[in-house]
Amino acid sequence: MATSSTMARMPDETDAKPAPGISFRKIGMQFPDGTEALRDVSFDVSKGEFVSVVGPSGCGKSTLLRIASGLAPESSGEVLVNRDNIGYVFQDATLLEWRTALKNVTLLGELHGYSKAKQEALAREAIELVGLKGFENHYPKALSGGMKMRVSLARALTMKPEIFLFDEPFGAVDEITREHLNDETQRLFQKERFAGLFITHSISEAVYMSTKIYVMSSRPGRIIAEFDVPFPYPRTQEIRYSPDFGVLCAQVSEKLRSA
Ligand SMILES: Nc1ncnc2c1ncn2[C@@H]1O[C@H](COP(=O)(O)OP(=O)(O)OP(=O)(O)O)[C@@H](O)[C@H]1O
Repeated sequence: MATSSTMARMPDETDAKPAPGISFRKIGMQFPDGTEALRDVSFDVSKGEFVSVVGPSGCGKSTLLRIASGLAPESSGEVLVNRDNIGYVFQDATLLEWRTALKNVTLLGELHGYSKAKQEALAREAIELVGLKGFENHYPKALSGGMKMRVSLARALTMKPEIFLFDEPFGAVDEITREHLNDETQRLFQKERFAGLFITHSISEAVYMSTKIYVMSSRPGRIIAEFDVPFPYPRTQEIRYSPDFGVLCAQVSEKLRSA
């Protein structure tokens, strides 16, 4: 197993782009049962980039995020990443049912040993950022699926992440809520300018949100196509109906069909 290292190990000096938040270098992943999930995956995600990865179910997308975060060790290759400050939002909101929205959002500050005043100040700021002001004292059972996801986003935001990993966070909500959450996330990205790595099954979501899209093949997942998304931020929902947006979606879709 290769060891992952910190930002002290920077990419080649010939690389003119800003320092990557995450640099995947020829990542391979083989599970103990022999399943080869990833093969030779290489790409960077720099601060100020929002990169989406789309690919067939089971191609290794979540595995790639787990490797980036350090939750799973890669079998070969290496990841250059500073893991001090990573935000991770999962498919499920993963809230504690017995804690209010505010107390769910203070959780990470609590675990990091912040003072109560700091925990709460960070939580209230994050709650406002995701548009949940007024719902601080609601318990998860009194929140909609979209609101739970906002709590989950706010919880991650309290750590002011420089790298933000999103594992298909909006797959379980209805289309309109998903569009709202896309707008919230895009706004957060614009404000915080983290390095964003976003997994999704939705091509239009990927095109709407991202600066760049990678398409992965079916297992073992390899990068088979790369698209730059040229639309300037802030993007509004109307862009989804523009011809250029449709053309890019069609191009990504074509690659995905051949994956
Ligand atoms: N612990 C494990 N042991 C063996 N195989 C695993 C393990 N975890 C995942 N896999 C397999 O590795 C492959 C990649 O899984 P992963 O969850 O990364 O795919 P994915 O692209 O995120 O899928 P989906 O889009 O359906 O969420 C799958 O075939 C999965 O069954």
